Amino acid sequence: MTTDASLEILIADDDRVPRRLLRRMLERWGHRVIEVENGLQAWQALNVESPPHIAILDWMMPGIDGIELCRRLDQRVDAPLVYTILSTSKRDESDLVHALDNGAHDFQSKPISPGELQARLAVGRRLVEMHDRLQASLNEMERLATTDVLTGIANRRHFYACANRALDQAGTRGNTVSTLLLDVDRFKEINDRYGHSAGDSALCQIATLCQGLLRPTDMVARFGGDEIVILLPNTLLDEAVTIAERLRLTIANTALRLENRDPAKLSVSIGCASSSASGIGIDELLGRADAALLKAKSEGRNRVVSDSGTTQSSQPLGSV
Ligand SMILES: Nc1nc2c(ncn2[C@@H]2O[C@H](COP(=O)(O)OP(=O)(O)OP(=O)(O)O)[C@@H](O)[C@H]2O)c(=O)[nH]1
Repeated sequence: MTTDASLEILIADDDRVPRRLLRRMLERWGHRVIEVENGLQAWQALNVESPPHIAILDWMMPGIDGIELCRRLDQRVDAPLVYTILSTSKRDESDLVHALDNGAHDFQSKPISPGELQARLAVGRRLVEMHDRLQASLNEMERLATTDVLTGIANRRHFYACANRALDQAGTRGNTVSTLLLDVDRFKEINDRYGHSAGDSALCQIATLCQGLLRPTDMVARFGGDEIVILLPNTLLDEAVTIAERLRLTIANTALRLENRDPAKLSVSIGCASSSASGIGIDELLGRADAALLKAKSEGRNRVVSDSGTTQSSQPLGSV
């Protein structure tokens, strides 16, 4: 919304003289005006990401009439509110009812009275501002509901929602979804030696490293504690193992900043599994990745193990 008193207002009217008069009046009141002369131009100006706050639409216009514009705006999902005022020389109650029933927010008879229009614009402003505040709160609630507070990556619940969707799509299209379960090795020692907040900082940096190495279509989520889960849509198991190995090596070779301590290198163990068997659910997929992760831990850590039993060799690390 605007920070000052001015609104952005679209005037759509095929009649040039009243359109110009209205424009001059609105500009005198400090508003910014977009002027169009038919319904098609109006729709092009309104059907955008950041449309004008208010549209004053003539009922009868060539191309698309005012009522149809109101109906179309009303049907836009997840779009900013455009407060619509239908202006017309029609005066019957049935016309007013028809306009409001079809999505118009307000109705202004011609000729337009300045005092009345100012009052209607004030109502429009209140509604648009309320809508904007509500949308911002919803966006923030959605962010909080899907994000892990510590690391800023997706949380477990959001991972499950996305993984279920990816598995459904993969089932329909015959694709493979792979998943990686990554656990930091001997993380308890980091907490014990350097303190919990140094451990927190290490987790954040590992999450960021993972995100930086993956495609935008992949998903990195905090599974809980020192475990990170990664969703790789449309990825075969051997490709997933290659990706996991790249993550493992990068993390092992990166000196992490642990607050006021000297930088330290940590290793991770990773279990990989894929959905190549038809009809596999997320719990089974994660169960297989977890079994592979346990194997990686029991074989000595700092390694990648796949569901098929393949183990990638580990590399020596600088001591923590
Ligand atoms: N700093 C920090 N530590 C956490 C967090 N969540 C869990 N932990 C700690 O992470 C450690 C996880 O330990 P485990 O995974 O059981 O064992 P580990 O020491 O990593 O050893 P291995 O997994 O067997 O290699 C525990 O000491 C938890 O207290 C967190 O949000 N921040």
